[in-house]
Amino acid sequence: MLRHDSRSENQLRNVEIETNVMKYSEGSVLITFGDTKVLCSATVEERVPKFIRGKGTGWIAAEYQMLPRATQTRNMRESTKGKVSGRTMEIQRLIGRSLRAVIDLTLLGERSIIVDCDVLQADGGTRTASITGAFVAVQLAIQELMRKNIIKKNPVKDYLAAISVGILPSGECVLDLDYKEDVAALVDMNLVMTGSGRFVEIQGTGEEATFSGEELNTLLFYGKSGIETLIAKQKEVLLVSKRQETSQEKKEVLIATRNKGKAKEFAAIFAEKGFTVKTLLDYPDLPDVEETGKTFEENARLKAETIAQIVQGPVLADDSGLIVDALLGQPGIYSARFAGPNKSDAANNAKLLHELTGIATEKRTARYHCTLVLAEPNKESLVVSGELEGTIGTIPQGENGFGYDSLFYIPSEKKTAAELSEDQKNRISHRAKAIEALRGQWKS
Ligand SMILES: O=P(O)(O)OP(=O)(O)OP(=O)(O)OC[C@H]1O[C@@H](n2cnc3c(O)ncnc32)[C@H](O)[C@@H]1O
Ligand SMILES: [Mg+2]
Repeated sequence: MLRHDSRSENQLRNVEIETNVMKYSEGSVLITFGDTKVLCSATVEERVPKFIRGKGTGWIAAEYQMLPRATQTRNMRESTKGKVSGRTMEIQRLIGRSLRAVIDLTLLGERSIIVDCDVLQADGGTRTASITGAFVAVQLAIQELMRKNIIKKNPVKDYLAAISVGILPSGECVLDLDYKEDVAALVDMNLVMTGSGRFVEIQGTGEEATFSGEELNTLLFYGKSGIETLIAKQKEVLLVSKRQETSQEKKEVLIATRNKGKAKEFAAIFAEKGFTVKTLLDYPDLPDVEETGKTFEENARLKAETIAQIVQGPVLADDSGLIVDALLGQPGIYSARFAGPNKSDAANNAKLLHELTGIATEKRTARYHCTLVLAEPNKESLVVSGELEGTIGTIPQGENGFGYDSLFYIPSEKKTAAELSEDQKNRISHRAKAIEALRGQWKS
């Protein structure tokens, strides 16, 4: 059965997290879950509450409030009433407690972070949106403290997000209830969980109704998947905001590779041009891009364009491989996974030698190919390539390089690629040639 807003049972509302929306706060976020909108602002103060003073540890607390017209009819401000309601008190304690569960207060030093969660518009799930947004605001404030070298070690132990689940009058378990569903719900539950899938808090009540263990399992299952989606979103916005700051400070290129050998070569070649290189190894939170293309270009595009879209900045990707004539061009785009999905250089080399058993030296011609794609959001990508000619040896020689280098003999150098020094290889390699081809076009 579809829900009144046509969502499926385990579907979140549209979630947006906008960062740094306030001028003065150390970290701020506007988070929306459908029509629920919460402004979360994190303030750093160089003091802690009396009960922990002098102990060298920090503190994190939250305040929660709804604007008078966040709801369909106006609610008097609590400041006018002169009294904080029990509901407000309970929610702000929940937010503070949840944040403290994933932050190492001793690493924070004797200072506090106070998070103000102000609900601009309420359509159900204001406390879960507050927790999810507050975590990002706190992370931004902590990034700021680290950038200023005020704290040395990151006190954030894990990600944190929250979502509601419930059972509708139809008996259906659902994720992320809006206000209309929430008022009618038979069972109402809020889940707070960490990035590693651990629970911080479960608040669940049957509203004059009961629920079974099986229903509870379904609710937890939906909640967990919703929280995974929220945390992926948090990672994305935090990464983008971090990169926007660092790339303004220095000349930096992001290369969408997880291959250490490539990363090292790119770093050396780009260093000469005054650039620092970052790769996916520096950003473990970025997703793995599946190489489903049929050509080097298609795969390089997939890697570069997917990551550029996420980080909203320029990204370079390399798709490369070894083309062996006697094997009709194999392993080609499958070079990394020639011997199977586990990507082992040793196994790939063994398989290559095996496939070429009995093939005479003059028939063992091959070339390394590299296609580079430079992608930027909302721009046509640049595509260039480079090749290096060689032959495949019969025994591995040399210790440098990576991949097939110890079997790749370069006649003009009278050495295998693994016998060349790093510098020598970077002067003649397929990768260096492709970067050279990119250079002229890229300056703009
Ligand atoms: O996709 P990314 O994360 O960049 O890393 P990968 O290792 O999977 O990279 P490719 O999909 O482009 O596959 C390239 C493979 O081709 C081989 N290769 C490419 N360039 C090489 C080089 O300079 N020296 C030795 N082997 C190379 C090596 O086996 C690589 O793993
Ligand atoms: Mg690959």
